[in-house]
Order: sequence, then structure tokens, then C-alpha cells
Amino acid sequence: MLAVVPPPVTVRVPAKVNLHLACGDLREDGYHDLTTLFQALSLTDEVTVAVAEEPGVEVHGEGAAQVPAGPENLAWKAVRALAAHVGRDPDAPGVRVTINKGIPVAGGMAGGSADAAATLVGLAALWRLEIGRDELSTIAAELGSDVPFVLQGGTALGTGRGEQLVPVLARHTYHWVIALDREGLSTPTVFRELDRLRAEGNPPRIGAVEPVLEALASGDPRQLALLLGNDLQAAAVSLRPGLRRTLRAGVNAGALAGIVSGSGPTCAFLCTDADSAVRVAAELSGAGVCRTVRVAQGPVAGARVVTDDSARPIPPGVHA
Ligand SMILES: C[C@](O)(CO)[C@H](O)COP(=O)(O)OP(=O)(O)OC[C@H]1O[C@@H](n2ccc(N)nc2=O)[C@H](O)[C@@H]1O
Ligand SMILES: Nc1ncnc2c1ncn2[C@@H]1O[C@H](COP(=O)(O)OP(=O)(O)OP(=O)(O)O)[C@@H](O)[C@H]1O
Repeated sequence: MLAVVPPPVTVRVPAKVNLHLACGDLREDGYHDLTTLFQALSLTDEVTVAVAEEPGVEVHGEGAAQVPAGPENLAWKAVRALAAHVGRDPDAPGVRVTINKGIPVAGGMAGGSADAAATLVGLAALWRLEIGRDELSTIAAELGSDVPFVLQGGTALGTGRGEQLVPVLARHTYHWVIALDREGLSTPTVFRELDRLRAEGNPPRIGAVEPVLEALASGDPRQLALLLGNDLQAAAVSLRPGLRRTLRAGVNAGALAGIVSGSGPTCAFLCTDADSAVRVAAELSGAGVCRTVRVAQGPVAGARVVTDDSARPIPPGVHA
């Protein structure tokens, strides 16, 4: 009997911005306790997983040259982790992962994490696994602190390393302008810089998360804008002083507020509405303070299969 090769599966996965990121002190395991509010944004990667005789990862799109295409790719680590979890050989998983990057690389928007989350969802479909989202989320957390959130999407409160999530009701679509820097920043370096700043002095810490949750419940972007905060911003700005100018330029261009996204260097600007975001993006891109700008909305869904099965010819021997 001929084995039917399952068709490739494509998954779309969002970037994230942290609306609120309160960072605790360095823990003994090298991580920091976080209280963070994540929002998934409409900047996305597309990841296709396919059964292949020549396994591996290929990366296309913006910034692809900076992304490893070997075993260090977080998507490949996800292949190995899921294979091991379900009793397949992680050294011979027989799959190829094709990543199309739309999320800035090393931009503080969880680009690698997104590819890992998408790979988990794609393989679960390709291998027809009976595996729940909670089980996938546990594997995701082992791959990186941001992976469970981009798997889940929407808006969520993260604690622990950022991997313990509770969904949050956000009654509004928020409009963002995203300013991409010329070069990335390494996440561990930014956390280390915050530790250094804290050892030397006393950089201010952002306030409690509750008022931000209330602002989100109100759905008023003006209220939310007043409360955006990120403890890692001081560290990112210390390593990349030009970000101060970018943050100022976004507000001067008409944004309600600007913030460094996660560990940076990407800056995210909250705008009143979609029209305002387009105007802010146009003005900011002319200000010469960043490599390029994008417009995005949030919240959006987490990693989900987008393969259009209806457009795919039914292989011979398979009946719908
Ligand atoms: C900055 C954020 O993007 C905010 O959402 C995340 O905290 C980073 O998440 P991530 O890139 O998935 O990070 P991981 O791969 O888990 O960790 C990379 C490194 O970042 C630092 N790290 C990360 C998360 C955390 N809560 N504390 C940390 O100190 C550690 O040095 C760790 O070795
Ligand atoms: N699939 C991947 N996509 C992007 N980068 C990857 C991937 N796999 C491994 N990397 C490596 O991870 C580094 C960080 O890239 P990534 O785009 O995930 O950063 P980030 O968005 O700042 O992460 P985070 O916001 O989760 O801290 C890159 O410099 C790259 O070498």
C-alpha cells in the first residue's frame, strides 16, 4: 500500500509588543521575574512545515541573512522538542521548515519565538497529533519565555519568566506605528544592562499593572497611552542612545505615546486611530531616525494554520 504524504501546512504567527513590562531583580537561574502585558500585533511571519527527504530550515524575507538556518534556529529546536515529546526521532524528524520573515529580526518583537510557536502548531497538524494547546504551551515555555504568548495571541498578562499567561479582555483594536532600527539588540545583553544600571544607581521602576488593565478594559487608547511602561527601556536606551530621538520623533509626529518594544530596539507608537497611524508613519519615516516604519494593529490571533485546503488539488487515492 502506498503511504499518502500529508500536504504542507502553513501557519501565520504574530509579533508582540509589551504594553507594560515590570522587571524584577536577577534570579539565581539567570532570569528575571516579569509582570508583563503582551499584545499580539499584525506584523507576522509565515512558517510552512512539510514532509521532506532533505530536512532542515530555510529562511526568506526581511532580515533573513541574520537568522541561522541550522540547528540554532529556534524553529528547528521546536521540531526537535515536539518530535522528542511524541516519541519520534529528533535527529531524523523528516520535515522541512520554511520561514518567511515579516517580523523584524532581533527587534524585541519575539520573531524567533514566533517561528518556534508556528512550527509547533504546524507540526501538530502535519503529524495529525492529538495534542492540546496547554500541552503545546508547556513545550513552548521550554523553548523561550515569549513562545507561549505568540502561540496564544490576543492580549495577555504574563508572569514568571513571562511564560505563565492569563488572557486579558481588550475591547478595542489599537493602532500602532512600529519603527525598526538599523541593527538588532541582543535580549540577554539588554537584561544585563538593566542589572548594571540597577547596581550603579536606582533607575525608576514602572508602576503597578492594574491601572493598565483598567485602561484596556475601557478601550480608550488615550488612557492606555498614559500608562505604557517598560523597565527594559532605560537599558535599551543606554545601549542605543539614538532611541531617545526616535521616541521623541514619534510623539512629535502625532502619536499618543511611544515605547521601546520588549528588549528593543524597535519602538512602538500608539496612535488614536488607523488614519492617525498612517499619518504618523509617513512623518516618522521622513524624520530619518529609523531604518523603516510599519503600521500594525492589535490584538490579533496567535499562531494558526492558514493553509488554504480548498485551493489544493486532492492527491490521487485520497477522497474527501
Ligand atoms: C524581553 C522579552 O521579549 C519580553 O517579553 C522576553 O522577556 C524575552 O523573551 P525570550 O527572547 O523568549 O527570552 P529567553 O530565550 O527565554 O531568554 C533569553 C535570555 O534573556 C534573559 N531573560 C529572559 C526572560 C526573563 N524573564 N528574564 C531574563 O533575564 C536571560 O538572560 C535569558 O537567558
Ligand atoms: N527563527 C528565528 N528567527 C529570528 N531569529 C532567530 C530565529 N532562530 C534563532 N534566531 C536568533 O535569535 C536572535 C534573536 O532574534 P529574534 O528575532 O527572536 O529577537 P527578538 O525579537 O528581540 O526576541 P525577543 O523579543 O523574544 O527577545 C537572532 O539574532 C537570531 O540569531
